[in-house]
Amino acid sequence: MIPVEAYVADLLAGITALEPVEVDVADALGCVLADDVVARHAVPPFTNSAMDGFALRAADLGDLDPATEAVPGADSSEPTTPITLPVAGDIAAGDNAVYRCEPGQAWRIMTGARVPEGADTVVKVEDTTTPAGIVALPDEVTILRVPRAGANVRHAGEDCRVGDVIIRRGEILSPAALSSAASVGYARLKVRPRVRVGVVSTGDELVSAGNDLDLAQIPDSNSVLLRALLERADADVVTVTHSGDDAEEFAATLARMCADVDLIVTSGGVSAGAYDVVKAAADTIDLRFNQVAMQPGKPQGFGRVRAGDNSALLCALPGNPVSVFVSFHVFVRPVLAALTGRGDAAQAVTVAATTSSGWRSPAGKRQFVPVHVTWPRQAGNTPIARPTHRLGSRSHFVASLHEATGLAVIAEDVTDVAAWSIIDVIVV
Ligand SMILES: Nc1nc2c(c(=O)[nH]1)N[C@H]1C(S)=C(S)[C@@H](COP(=O)(O)OP(=O)(O)OC[C@H]3O[C@@H](n4cnc5c(N)ncnc54)[C@H](O)[C@@H]3O)O[C@H]1N2
Ligand code: MOO
Repeated sequence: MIPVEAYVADLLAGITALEPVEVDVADALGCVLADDVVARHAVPPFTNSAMDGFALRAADLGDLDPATEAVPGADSSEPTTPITLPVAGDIAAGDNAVYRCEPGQAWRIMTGARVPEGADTVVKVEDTTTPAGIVALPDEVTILRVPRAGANVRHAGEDCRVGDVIIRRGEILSPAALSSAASVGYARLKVRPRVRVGVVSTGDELVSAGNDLDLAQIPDSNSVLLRALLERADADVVTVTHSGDDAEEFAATLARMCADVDLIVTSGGVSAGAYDVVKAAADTIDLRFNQVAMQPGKPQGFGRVRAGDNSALLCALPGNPVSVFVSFHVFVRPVLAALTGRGDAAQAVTVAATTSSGWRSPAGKRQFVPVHVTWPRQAGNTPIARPTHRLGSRSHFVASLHEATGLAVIAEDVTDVAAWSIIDVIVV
């Protein structure tokens, strides 16, 4: 048996990242950024109003009541005498003209509109005698509450300036990252392409979910699981198929797939059975098998499928559904990360948690137990990890697997996990 880390290192040794491509910003969700996003526009690009109201010069408002200034957060006070200013004009959002606010003037201004030159403060409409909403431009405005100097003005470049690095290469693009990139002028982004994946479930005992079962049949749940895990990991699942326990059928399926995918993930057929079809395929495919010192997920295979000029990586996972779940998180995720150039940045998120029960773990193997994690409400408390089944970890317990929000990781030298002890949990 080989240790988990050694197997991961072997798996990743021959992988080079996919070449970057340019995609529309709207299509880049979940992709790994290949070049830094450097601001082409400042944010905001021009000084503008944060409120619908009136732009003016603070100096025209007199001094703010010192009592108000002493109150943190207070940004307006009642003037001792009402202040009325003539209104020079109207500035709507999107109005590209350049206006100037002369001393003693006010300009009506909308949220997001350019602040006129000379103005340094905006009083919101509710703090004036002008009614809020759709009303005609008044000739003058009386200010009922005086804003602090500079209030309600959003200055050019106060979020970022032209040339600032906004998002670093290697980051996975979130919805917010796409909007940040758009805001600084990017319509297209250079990213690592989504990994194109084919999924093959193997085994003569499998039928598609929803069908009646004959005496020795079970529903194919692994292909459903793998497709969903891969999609959630931002891979592009190009094809999902099933192969019976026939080596030629299996090899032909792989050969067909490798024209369209970068990676093939199979389930089943890698152990010691007389009909283990993936193992049988090793005669014709560049494929290596290992016994990894872990439970579940011990039998694993990997290699490369070649057909003509095409080739695809192959991760051959064991058939037991919990083994598939664990193998995906421990092995397939790092492969996806390596293909998208993320390498070490793609470490699993691990937290310390308290177990709600105890169990036994096999000596010499790293144990991964599906657990439901309850997050603490109070700072300082650890999360509670509860195994998803009262009988503990069994690699065929797929019906209770949906409760797993974590994988407890028990070290190779631990054989007894005590109830209420602290353990590591990978968040999944
Ligand atoms: N003599 C030995 N037998 C087994 C060993 C061993 O070391 N010596 N290892 C066991 C372990 S551990 C595992 S894990 C499994 C792995 O077996 P295979 O990868 O060859 O998988 P299969 O035999 O095809 O299937 C195992 C199990 O999972 C069910 N299965 C398979 N595919 C699906 C699917 N798509 N959806 C739902 N369930 C699936 C299958 O019916 C079997 O029950 O080998 C042990 N045996
Ligand atoms: O390694 Mo098997 O995956 O223990 O069930």
